[in-house]
Amino acid sequence: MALPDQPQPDQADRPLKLCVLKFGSSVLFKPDDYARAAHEIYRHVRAGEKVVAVVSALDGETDALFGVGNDVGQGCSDALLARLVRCGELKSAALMGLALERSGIPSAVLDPHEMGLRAEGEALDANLTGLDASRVLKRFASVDVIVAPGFFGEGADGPVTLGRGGTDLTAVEFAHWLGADRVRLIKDVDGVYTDDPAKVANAKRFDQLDYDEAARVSRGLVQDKAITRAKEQDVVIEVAALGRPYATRIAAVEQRAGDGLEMKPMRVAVLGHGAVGAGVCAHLLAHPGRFTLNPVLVRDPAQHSAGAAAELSFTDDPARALGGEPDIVVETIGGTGLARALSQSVLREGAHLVTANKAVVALDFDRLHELAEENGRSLRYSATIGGGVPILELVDLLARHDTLLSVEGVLNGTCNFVLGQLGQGVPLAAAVAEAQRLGFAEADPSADIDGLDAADKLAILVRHAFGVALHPDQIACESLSDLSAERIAAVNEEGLVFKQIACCSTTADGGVEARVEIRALAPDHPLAGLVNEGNGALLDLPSGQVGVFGKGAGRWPTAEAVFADIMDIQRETLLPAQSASHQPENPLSHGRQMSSRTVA
Ligand SMILES: NC(=O)c1ccc[n+]([C@@H]2O[C@H](COP(=O)([O-])OP(=O)(O)OC[C@H]3O[C@@H](n4cnc5c(N)ncnc54)[C@H](O)[C@@H]3O)[C@@H](O)[C@H]2O)c1
Ligand SMILES: N[C@@H](CCO)C(=O)O
Repeated sequence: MALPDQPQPDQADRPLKLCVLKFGSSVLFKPDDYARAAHEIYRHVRAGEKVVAVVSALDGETDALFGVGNDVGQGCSDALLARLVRCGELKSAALMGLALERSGIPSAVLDPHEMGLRAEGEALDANLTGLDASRVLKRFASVDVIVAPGFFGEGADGPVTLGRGGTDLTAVEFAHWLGADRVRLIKDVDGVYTDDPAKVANAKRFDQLDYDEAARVSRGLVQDKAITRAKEQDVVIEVAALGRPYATRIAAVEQRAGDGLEMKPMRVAVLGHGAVGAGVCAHLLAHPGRFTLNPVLVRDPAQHSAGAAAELSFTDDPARALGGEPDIVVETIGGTGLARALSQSVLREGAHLVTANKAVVALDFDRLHELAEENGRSLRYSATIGGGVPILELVDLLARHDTLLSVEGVLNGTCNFVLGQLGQGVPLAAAVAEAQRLGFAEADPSADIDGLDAADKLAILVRHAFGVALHPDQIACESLSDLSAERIAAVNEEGLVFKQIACCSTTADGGVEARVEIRALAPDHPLAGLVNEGNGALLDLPSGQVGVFGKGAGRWPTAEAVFADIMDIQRETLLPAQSASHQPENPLSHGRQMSSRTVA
């Protein structure tokens, strides 16, 4: 297949790390599966990659559209059929965008005409011929993920489709034209096997295959046209399954057989079933066979049982909730009483701990890390800062490679939401009540309003950024309740916006200064545009400033971060060596952007 090739986009537009992920119909069976795809996308985003997510239609949708098209048209033109069947991918892309938005992952859904995605050939078996790569890459200045419908492009006389399995071809072409580091085709099997593993019990998985062998063995698992095109353009394809650590690489390589992987479900104990815990339980239940759940610890089991999923049971007895030697304990009860005691004891007893509780991590940072180390267990707390915004991951990544000078951020979603409401004249009490209803606020919302929640987060952040231990009480905090209606009106009048800013920086004597303050920002300040529960952080390095933004509170963004921690632990448990060797690169080392925005 000889096609006119595209000029490579300007390298300055290309993010440092870019991957194309393709989600096929074999993993998109039902609307709930978009949340599972979002977890996979988020995993890459928090490792510092920008993602192009190319989606197929939901399983069965394309056949149904062909069926109804043929019924209505009875021998109608292929051009009209192509126009009809592409609707499956258009719908799927919009659903993917909605799932990402729910989790607070900054993303844009683009149709082929918005990306200059051109095609030519037969209406139902066309090839892609070009993409406006610079236009696509520029969108990464404001989002981490671009969602694109696969399977079709814009022909000279209207939309044309790429043949069955054509979304694989879309993904390979995007990887080539955008200069992506890799393209990962997500299927319902974790690679190419000697035979279909669903039908042949002793089918063997390949770790890597060359293109010709892959075309022969894969028997349609990967579209033939996509393999041919990848070979022509030297695009390395990975065939992988959702959440499983293995993949088959298809490249100009020697064939190599891979290991089999038996996945035993991990036992998970979830403590708490409130705003965060209920979201985490929903994600765990959406992965049957991978996790078994203990009874969930709550204050009032009867209240939680009504309307909950049938697979869930509840208890108010911590011993029952933690029975059966769970592999992972997820703490979402909050507070520094029971939660603090249990966090230490579960590590001592040999479980991995994933927690959303910043108050406990801020207070017991050293003790919890020591216990995790002593017992060879993981301690994860991504959700303690920024909800679903990977602030801690970015701080870790930069601190590993560079000298962080200062960090400032909006770290409390409730305050950001409340300040927005106050600016519109809503009284403080009503704004706080609404933040509680939306699941953003702490059990005692004065922790949000008085800056104490932001101080807990800042204490953890300072530790990661500068390695300096600060007790949250050492961080001076300004309270939102000190803002008078007159001051808010005056700031509004000047066209400024109030934000609660948590900031920290190194001092000349090698110490660290940290505080939480209410600041009036000019509208063009990078943090000024954060609305509602938005969180964000700006990190200053000698080489420039990097920012990261998204949704910082609420069920789904927070559960996304907690679940990503759980999935990381499962992956590391299955393949410890592979996880250890995967260290993300420094996003500033090539002067390019990462899963965050370079703002200065
Ligand atoms: N809500 C958010 O947006 C968000 C974001 C990031 C982190 N967090 C943190 O996550 C944790 C939970 O927050 P949430 O908003 O889900 O709280 P929540 O009040 O909505 O839920 C708490 C849950 O824990 C249970 N619980 C509380 N105390 C208990 C006790 N002593 N014994 C048994 N069960 C008990 C409750 O029954 C409830 O199911 C907190 O540490 C919070 O700071 C919350
Ligand atoms: N109460 C916290 C929850 C997220 O940590 C907030 O509003 O930011």
